Amino acid sequence: MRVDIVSIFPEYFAPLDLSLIGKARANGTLRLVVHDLRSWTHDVHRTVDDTPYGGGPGMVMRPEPWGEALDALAPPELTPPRLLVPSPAGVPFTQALAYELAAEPHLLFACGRYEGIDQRVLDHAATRMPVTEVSLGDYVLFGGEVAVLVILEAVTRLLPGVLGNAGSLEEESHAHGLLEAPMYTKPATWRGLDVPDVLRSGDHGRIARWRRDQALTRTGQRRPDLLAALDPQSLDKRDVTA
Ligand SMILES: COc1cccc(Cn2ccc3ccc(-c4cc(N)[nH]n4)cc32)c1
Repeated sequence: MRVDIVSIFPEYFAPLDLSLIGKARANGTLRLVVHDLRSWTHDVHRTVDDTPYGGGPGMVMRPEPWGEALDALAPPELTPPRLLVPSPAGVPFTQALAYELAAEPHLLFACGRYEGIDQRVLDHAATRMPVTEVSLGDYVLFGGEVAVLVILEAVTRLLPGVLGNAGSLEEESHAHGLLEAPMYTKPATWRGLDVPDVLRSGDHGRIARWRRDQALTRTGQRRPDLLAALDPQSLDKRDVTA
């Protein structure tokens, strides 16, 4: 997968040299390049923002540098990338969207700052590539960089070979629409607290049922919205026994 990120704070992405994302870049699974938006400015102050039409607080990112950046990174002769623009006004970022993005050959992230990017940048881009404004949640960040780090981590871990034990992808929370069951490791007793006996029983069928029950209980308590969204078919008959 090819990933291009455009930001006025390229140093925000230094963490992408670390850990499993760093390994995915080193082995070619992920070809990631971070670009400084100011490379596409031409004035001595390298200006990227201006006052908003219609008044209001703060500044808006000018369209010209963005237009030139997207022209350079999504040239007409190449297959267009999918443009992702973090925004409080975006569609929710979910595990389902992460799987969708993990199947894309080329992602292009536009990191806004100030009060956002001039709308015409997104409107013009949408005439030649798929554009998705995406939100991490109902809170407001300073800009798109942190959101891109989150999205990239969620997407990269779904790429083939990135996670050592692919099984963990299958079992993890949100993969089946439920929250994960509680996890334990040694020692069996810690500060007077014991690991549930079932997990030490060696009875894998019983353990799987216990984990499923725990996941259902947790999801019902913490995320009833996820439970309501579950396809009843995915709940086997044992899930509904009293
Ligand atoms: C655009 O509307 C805005 C209104 C007030 C402030 C800001 C700040 N800001 C600039 C670029 C930017 C990109 C993403 C986000 C963001 C995403 C989520 N889930 N929360 N916050 C916030 C951003 C933007």
